[in-house]
Amino acid sequence: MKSTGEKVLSLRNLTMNYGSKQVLRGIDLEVYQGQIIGYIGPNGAGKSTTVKIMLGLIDGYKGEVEVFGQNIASGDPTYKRRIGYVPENAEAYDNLTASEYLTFTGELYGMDRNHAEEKAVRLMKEFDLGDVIHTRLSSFSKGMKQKVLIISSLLHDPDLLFLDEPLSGLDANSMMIIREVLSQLAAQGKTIFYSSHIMDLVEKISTRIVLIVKGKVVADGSFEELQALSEEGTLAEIFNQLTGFTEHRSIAEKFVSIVREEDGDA
Ligand SMILES: Nc1ncnc2c1ncn2[C@@H]1O[C@H](COP(=O)(O)OP(=O)(O)OP(=O)(O)O)[C@@H](O)[C@H]1O
Repeated sequence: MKSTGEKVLSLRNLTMNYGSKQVLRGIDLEVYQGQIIGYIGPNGAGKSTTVKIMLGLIDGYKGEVEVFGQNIASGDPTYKRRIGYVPENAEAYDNLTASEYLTFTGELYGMDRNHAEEKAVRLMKEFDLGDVIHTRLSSFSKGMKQKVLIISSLLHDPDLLFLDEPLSGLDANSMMIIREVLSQLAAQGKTIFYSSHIMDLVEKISTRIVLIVKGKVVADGSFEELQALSEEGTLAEIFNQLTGFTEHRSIAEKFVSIVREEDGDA
């Protein structure tokens, strides 16, 4: 799917091996400015690996990766300043306060310290974290930490956002705010690469959905295009069909029967 904006990401025949295991098996993908890509696939399909390669966090891949038109293998890391990232499993700097953490990450992205702090405080207040600005992250709930991570990914106003399960732990009201924030950012020309297992959210938020299975793209298009491809209703049902999965009931029955075994049953 093409749009008129700048080409922001380009993956050409991207492959990645861990030892003898091939994790990515030739991914081709072009992403244009303003798109919200829902990057979905079964557990272990290679979604996080793709994202980490584009972020320059994993070496040893084969193929070509361009971000903002620059080949990331050229060794110039300045493209990273235009990127924001919410990782799936964040390293928590639990001993820092929320304000210290955000100021620190803002500075890593090249922001002036005072500017980063002042902006972080205002964003935290918008997210209902006004009372805990100077509280250590170790005492934050999961959802509160997630909000801090989202703020940290956006503080430097990046042009490209990578979000790996970004709404995990957020309540329904906070989810609505973030969904709206992402839509407005995309409308203003930001590009969003969104990886999640929450299919109804991906269905609602994405302008384009890319499904990978075992390291290969198996579907790529708008939700309506995917629907036409599979003749199924919801994105969750399309996902089941395109990943060839029809066995949830029999697996569940087996699982429950094992759970219910009495001591001594074989
Ligand atoms: N550091 C590593 N060393 C060896 N194998 C790895 C490593 N990281 C990931 N893998 C393997 O690569 C495959 C893809 O992992 P990846 O984390 O990219 O999947 P994913 O699609 O993000 O999955 P999930 O939906 O569960 O987060 C998996 O089989 C995983 O075991």
